Amino acid sequence: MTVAPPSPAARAAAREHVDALAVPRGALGQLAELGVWLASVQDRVPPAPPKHVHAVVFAGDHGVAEHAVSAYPREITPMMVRAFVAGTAGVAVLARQHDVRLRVLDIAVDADLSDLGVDSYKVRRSSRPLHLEDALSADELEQSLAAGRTVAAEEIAAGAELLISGDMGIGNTTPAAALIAAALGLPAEEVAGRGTGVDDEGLAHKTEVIDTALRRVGHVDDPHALLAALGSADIAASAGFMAAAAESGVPVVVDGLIAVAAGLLADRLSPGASAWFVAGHRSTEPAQSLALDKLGLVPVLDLGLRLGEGSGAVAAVPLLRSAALLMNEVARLDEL
Ligand SMILES: O=C(O)c1ccc[n+]([C@@H]2O[C@H](COP(=O)([O-])O)[C@@H](O)[C@H]2O)c1
Ligand SMILES: Cc1cc2nc[nH]c2cc1C
Repeated sequence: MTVAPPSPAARAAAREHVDALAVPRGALGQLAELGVWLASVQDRVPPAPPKHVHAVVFAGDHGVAEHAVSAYPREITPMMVRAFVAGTAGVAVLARQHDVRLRVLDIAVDADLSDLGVDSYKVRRSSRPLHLEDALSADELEQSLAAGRTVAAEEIAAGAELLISGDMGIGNTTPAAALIAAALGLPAEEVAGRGTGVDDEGLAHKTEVIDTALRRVGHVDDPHALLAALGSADIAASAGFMAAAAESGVPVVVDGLIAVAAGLLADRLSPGASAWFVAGHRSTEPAQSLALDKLGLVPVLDLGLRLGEGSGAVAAVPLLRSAALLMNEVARLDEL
């Protein structure tokens, strides 16, 4: 479904509003851009500081992680899901600090997490190794997309005004980079990054794995086919989540490599969706910057973060709130 753009009238009025504020013209820099974007997605000038912000972490394992593409073993994924629930993962700390509601979902973790009650949307245990075979069947892909869409609807019904998609999964930078390469027509060398911190030899091997996956699949335009071949259940769920948010007129703060890959695919599934996205941060992964450029998104933060989990998006939330507050509370120059 094609997505209607955020309000052009509110955007224009917000731009005029910013230009009339008691600051030198242009002095608010990117904060003004954020304020104007917020006004257009809320259709309200000045925009309200987003109060109800909900982050959902889509967790899943990846068959390709058994093929030496990560600095860490697959067992970390369920350990970290437990840390999200306990509130001790990095993003959980930031979410608490910024009053962001955090939910974690086991979409494809290769472990039994039923004691945590986070597995109601579980599609399978681990997606298949994308360099050897399609990561998902067509049915599994539809199930994953539907899970993400349903979760977005649940969060919106619960009052979310702004959504964040986080990710957890050892090995997930490989499918994310492969999806971006395929979607943008780039070679493996341009998209491969160090992920959790592979060394030079590891990076060379990971590049080969991505290249093998890209050659196995060949040229594919259809976003469903791309997600099934080169993606994963958790990335597809995230793409469904972002597409559904945009279709419902709810804005999304995108995070690092994995969320941006999902956002790029969401924009292919639902053309125009990316107008509802803002980039929380620039990650160290080269493919994330390439995809942000393609989507025309300028990151709020550039901190050298490479944690994933939605952490860079959650860290950007206070600046979004600042952007809205400035538009509400700074005097107009002609009022002074
Ligand atoms: O968000 C990013 O840009 C990012 C960059 C590097 C690593 N990560 C996180 O690290 C894990 C994937 O890294 P890897 O090396 O196992 O593919 C996964 O859990 C991600 O959340 C995330
Ligand atoms: C410890 C750890 C925490 C993470 N959070 C997101 N990806 C991660 C990868 C590792 C290895």
